[in-house]
Amino acid sequence: MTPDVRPLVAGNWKMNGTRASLDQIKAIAEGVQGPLSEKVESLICPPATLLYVATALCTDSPLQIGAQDCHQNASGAHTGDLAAEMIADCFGTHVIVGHSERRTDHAETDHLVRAKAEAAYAADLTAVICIGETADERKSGQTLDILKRQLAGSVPDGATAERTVIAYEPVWAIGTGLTPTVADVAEAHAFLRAELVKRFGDAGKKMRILYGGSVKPSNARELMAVENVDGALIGGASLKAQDFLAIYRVYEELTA
Ligand SMILES: O=C[C@H](O)COP(=O)(O)O
Repeated sequence: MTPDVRPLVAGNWKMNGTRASLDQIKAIAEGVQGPLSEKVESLICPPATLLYVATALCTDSPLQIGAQDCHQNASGAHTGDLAAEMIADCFGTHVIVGHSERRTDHAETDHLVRAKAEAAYAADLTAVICIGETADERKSGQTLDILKRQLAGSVPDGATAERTVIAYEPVWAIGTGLTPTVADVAEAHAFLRAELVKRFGDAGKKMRILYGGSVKPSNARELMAVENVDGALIGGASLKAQDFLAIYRVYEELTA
């Protein structure tokens, strides 16, 4: 955790979820109500098909709803894409950009991710900018170099702490059940914090740095307690309200 920074517990549903899954969003929206929500933010990013209905379920809840990607342009002939403004129009508050699955499946580059984050800012959305090394990059000792390059390339100049969240997701930890050691997470997050402060000064001190990759109720407490870990980006475990809420509630103890 970082002093004076409000953690964010975020779920990325990826290409999972139909209307039947809205029950889970409803349960999460109810489950995050209460005093903990003043200390900890919560967010679910369902597939785009559920975005509008999901936000309607959260009108009386602190649960925020976001999207998983946006196009870098404000509008136009881009079949199948979503503009940031469309997400905001559905009352979405956040958009994930540069997830490793987008970088791999759609060959997204740091340059493109930065443009998408700029599009998010222009629509008054918070950009959740993902970075992380592959297994080979870690094995060959390149982790910090990769993080440095991705952070420098993907985060726009003028990024603010209010509108920017960094998500560190080691690619090899995503959906595998593997997680880095607490010491490795601490090293990566301390490095990212130092880079953010070097570039953005005070704003860099307050930008949230989430950890993502096989976060579960059973490991959330130790991961979220690490210095400079300001929340989680959760994939698989966010699909079940019970698991998402169990992770969210580790902050009952951590913020006590
Ligand atoms: O965006 C979320 C991450 O890719 C983590 O996914 P996971 O929790 O299923 O490993």
